[in-house]
Amino acid sequence: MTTDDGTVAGLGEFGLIRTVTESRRQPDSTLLGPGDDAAILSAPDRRVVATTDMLVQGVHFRLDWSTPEQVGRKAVAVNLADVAAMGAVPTTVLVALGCPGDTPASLVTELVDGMWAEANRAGVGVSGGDLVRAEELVVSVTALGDLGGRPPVTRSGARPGDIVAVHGRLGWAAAGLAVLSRGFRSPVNVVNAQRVPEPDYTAGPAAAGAGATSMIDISDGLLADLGHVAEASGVGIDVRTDQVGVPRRLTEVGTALGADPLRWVLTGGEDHALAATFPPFAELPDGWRRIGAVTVPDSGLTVDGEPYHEESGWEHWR
Ligand SMILES: Nc1ncnc2c1ncn2[C@@H]1O[C@H](COP(=O)(O)OP(=O)(O)OP(=O)(O)O)[C@@H](O)[C@H]1O
Ligand SMILES: Cc1ncc(C[n+]2csc(CCOP(=O)(O)O)c2C)c(N)n1
Ligand SMILES: [Mg+2]
Ligand SMILES: [Mg+2]
Ligand SMILES: [Mg+2]
Repeated sequence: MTTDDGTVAGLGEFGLIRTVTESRRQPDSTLLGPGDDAAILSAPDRRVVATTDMLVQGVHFRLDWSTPEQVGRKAVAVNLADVAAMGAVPTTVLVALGCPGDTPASLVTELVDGMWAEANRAGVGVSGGDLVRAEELVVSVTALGDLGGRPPVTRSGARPGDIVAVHGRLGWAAAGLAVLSRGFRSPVNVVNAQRVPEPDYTAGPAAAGAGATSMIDISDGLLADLGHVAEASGVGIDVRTDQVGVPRRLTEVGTALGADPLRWVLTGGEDHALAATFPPFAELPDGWRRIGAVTVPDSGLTVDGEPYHEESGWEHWR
């Protein structure tokens, strides 16, 4: 028995499914879903790029910091950034949501609106999902992508002498987290960077087209994620702070909070910028900027030539 009191329990599982699926279709009308037992997608390349990332209330977002729409957008964005980091173009997104029964149904529909908005920004839709009862709001997204006939750009292709470059903002989400954690709500552009990353999904395929030798999206922190590339590639990476730079806005926020803005830039994560390596004389595609170089094997991850002794980024359970 369901009573429509505006909660998800009141609407019931199937009422909620109807609400979040009716009149929602993938942009390509020859495909199917959401609404049946499974979606039908196209796989133009035969190979399919697949990735999944989950967001948990209190760990990745807080509903008193972000609107449900922003949480939905972030959940999709962090996944599409992983698709882009392989050099691929998104083809679809699937979402699984868990929430308590007293969650307002409007929260779920706003979350789904955010997911569709971000998926649409990448030219795709939400082709399927799941809804379950859970103690806390959890949002799990799977994104698929297409390589367009090109080889994937992996974490393991960096070679000594390569240029290290990034595309997108660094340190903004971490600055926003510091602001929110201290109970402030401004500057709005800094706080919004924490709420919703804005990856440019064309930057990954552009880097692949320009011959990128390795690539990763920056979820945990620039140094932590470049550390994954260095390890996978069996090389060292040196990041130059004069090339990375610190945006004036972050310097201002750092001064106001008594925090080091360079630390946000180097170790912040969650902006989902892309980092890639390119052959020494490659011309970097639009929006990519040089921040360092690939060095010889076993020299590790260095900053201005020195080992970095602080924490290099986010790690769950630490
Ligand atoms: N539970 C798991 N089972 C199988 N593979 C996993 C599992 N957790 C992570 N992996 C794999 O390990 C690799 C690294 O995972 P990780 O979650 O760090 O990647 P990421 O999405 O790029 O980073 P982030 O989670 O910070 O966004 C990926 O290939 C991922 O698929
Ligand atoms: C409420 C709240 N507390 C802390 C943080 C910071 N944070 C959480 S996960 C993560 C790294 C990426 O996660 P993953 O590796 O799971 O993709 C970071 C930097 C936040 N966003 N919200
Ligand atoms: Mg990820
Ligand atoms: Mg990643
Ligand atoms: Mg991570």
